[in-house]
Amino acid sequence: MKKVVLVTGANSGIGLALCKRLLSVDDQIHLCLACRNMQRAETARAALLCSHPGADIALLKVDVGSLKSVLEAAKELKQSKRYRRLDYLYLNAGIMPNPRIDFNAFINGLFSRKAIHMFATGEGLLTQEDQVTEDGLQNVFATNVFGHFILLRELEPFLCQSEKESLVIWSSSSNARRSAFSLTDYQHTQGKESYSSSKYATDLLSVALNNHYNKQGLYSSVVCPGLVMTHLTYGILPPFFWTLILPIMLLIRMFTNSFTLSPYNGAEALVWLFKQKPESLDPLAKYYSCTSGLGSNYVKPVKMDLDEEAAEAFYQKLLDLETKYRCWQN
Ligand SMILES: NC(=O)C1=CN([C@@H]2O[C@H](COP(=O)(O)OP(=O)(O)OC[C@H]3O[C@@H](n4cnc5c(N)ncnc54)[C@H](OP(=O)(O)O)[C@@H]3O)[C@@H](O)[C@H]2O)C=CC1
Ligand SMILES: CC(C)CCC[C@@H](C)[C@H]1CC[C@H]2C3=C(CC[C@]12C)[C@@]1(C)CCC(=O)[C@@H](C)[C@@H]1CC3
Repeated sequence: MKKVVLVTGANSGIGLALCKRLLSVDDQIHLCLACRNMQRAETARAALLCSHPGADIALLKVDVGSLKSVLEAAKELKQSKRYRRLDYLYLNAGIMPNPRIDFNAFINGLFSRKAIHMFATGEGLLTQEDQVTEDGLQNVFATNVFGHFILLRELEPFLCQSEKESLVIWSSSSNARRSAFSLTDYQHTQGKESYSSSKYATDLLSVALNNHYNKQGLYSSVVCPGLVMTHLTYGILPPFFWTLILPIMLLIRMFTNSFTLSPYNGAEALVWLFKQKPESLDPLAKYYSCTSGLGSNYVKPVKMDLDEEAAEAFYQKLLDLETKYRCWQN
């Protein structure tokens, strides 16, 4: 039976590299590119068909930052005769709007014992300016977390099937930080680290999803692709600047193995998960794509800094928010 794989944010960066690598592993999959811009989605499909002619690739229009769009996309999938189940759901689309580097924190960090850690995770170095969506949600939370959560809830009948397990895979980050997240302000309306907060939220959510859905055959995992050169990182520093500091980055990679730099390498953990049995995965681990100093790729599981009570409390808050939005829709 063909495996059915849906990838959000599949038209560029890590998402596109993932699709290419999945087709190299198994060119018999049915791949659905879930993107907000159909022109970019078409271009991505054409590029994938170039390297894998004959691949079975469908497109789905979805803006994960808009609840209306997510509900419409889920409806389209449910009505389409092509889908009866989903084996892998890659929740990869993500944003980091208006990033700013805190140069004071950078200089202070550079001469501290946490310098390497700071480079590997970007901890304390970045701030963002968030906005409010048409649904009245914080954009980063809506895109990186809530839209994906609603998509997953809508696709439950495709994911929870007795005959076969399914795996949901979140593109999280080493930038996910407990102190950037608050249960009382889970949309991060107050602070300036909405990206870090949203990625911590995906980590919590993944843990809660495992607790609630494993019995129904649905498993969830989180991944950090490492620092990868994509539109997202070119929004932080322009390409020429990254080229300028590349030797420093490569030097730090010798110590940390955390900068995968290319989208191909960044997709390592995402592809690795495709080859695993979902029930064999550790629900409390984040799977990191790593590249050694010599350039070889490998995957490293790291225990996440969270507790299951907080995961459950956050999950209940998301269910409340979902109920509120569904009432508004009707
Ligand atoms: N690059 C890095 O160093 C790291 C990235 N990550 C995570 O990996 C994921 C992929 O990022 P990356 O490839 O780097 O970034 P890119 O900006 O290259 O890709 C992001 C993808 O998400 C899509 N997207 C953004 N917003 C929406 C939306 N509202 N609805 C639908 N699709 C949307 C983009 O579509 P469009 O082309 O239309 O904008 C694009 O296809 C993100 O979740 C990111 O947080 C994690 C750690 C490190
Ligand atoms: C201006 C200076 C000479 C160099 C500044 C370097 C920083 C901009 C980078 C160092 C570590 C980077 C990093 C990220 C962004 C850019 C840095 C802070 C991320 C936060 C990008 C998105 C992610 O999800 C993380 C995995 C990255 C971690 C490292």
